[in-house]
Amino acid sequence: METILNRIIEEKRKEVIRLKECSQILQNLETDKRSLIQKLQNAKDIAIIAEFKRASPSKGIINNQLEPVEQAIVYEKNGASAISVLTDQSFFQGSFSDLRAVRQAVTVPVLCKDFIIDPIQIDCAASSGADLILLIAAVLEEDELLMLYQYAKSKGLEVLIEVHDYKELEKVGKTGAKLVGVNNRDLTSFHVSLDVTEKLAEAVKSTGAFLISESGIHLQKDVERVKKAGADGILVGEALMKSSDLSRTMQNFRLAQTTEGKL
Ligand SMILES: O=C(O)c1ccccc1NCC(=O)[C@H](O)[C@H](O)COP(=O)(O)O
Repeated sequence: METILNRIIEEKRKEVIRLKECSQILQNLETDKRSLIQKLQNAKDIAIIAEFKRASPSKGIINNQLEPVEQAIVYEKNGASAISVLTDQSFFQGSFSDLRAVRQAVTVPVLCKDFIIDPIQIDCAASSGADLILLIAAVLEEDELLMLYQYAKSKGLEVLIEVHDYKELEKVGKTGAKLVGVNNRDLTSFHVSLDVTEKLAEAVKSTGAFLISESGIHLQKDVERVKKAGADGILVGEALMKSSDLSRTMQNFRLAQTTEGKL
């Protein structure tokens, strides 16, 4: 079945060829790497990974009026623990220049959000200043996931491995990943449900990894729900890109309480 995810990966294969052709001109942004894991270890509250996302296959244009550096600065001011920057051009209207510009403007770790299938993309992320990368278990075989994970670690990057079901979570095993994202969005059907975090939380936490709940978080009650399930962090794009009062939206997220009344 032809899905958007298949089309994205087909596009990535072409991009990898192009990147390999011009890899020698990668301009290295020399940076001391920043650690999201350390932030999570010291966190008293749920961490927010705030995403810069102009458009997406499921929503079309989300907001293409915002400037990445300005938006990232506001994210940081309002307590974001990390900034996620979409670098895919064809489907999300992002770029490695966005990533590079954001990394130079903030002091928190920056996540390169892309569909990584080859080490050359990790080189690109690292040379653009990324502190961490995303690896999506749904688009990688177990051995590819392990190889890319180890390659990223060898470059000093942290890795967030994204899963959507138990089968994908099994692939994470050998990596020993410390950051596991549960994507509430099914990347094939685009169906979004926070049930996914609730379902997988225990299995993720039992690996000893930090759990990041990704996608479909719009309201304080959504944060409360995933926090109650055990999430250490949330990754939010659309709700922040569309917010007319970012500091209020982010404050609401930070103040979300579990039903036990714990902050
Ligand atoms: O967002 C999409 O439509 C999408 C489609 C295909 C592959 C990935 C996709 N999104 C990537 C993400 O996981 C989200 O950008 C991220 O988790 C934030 O989600 P949201 O808060 O719902 O914008």
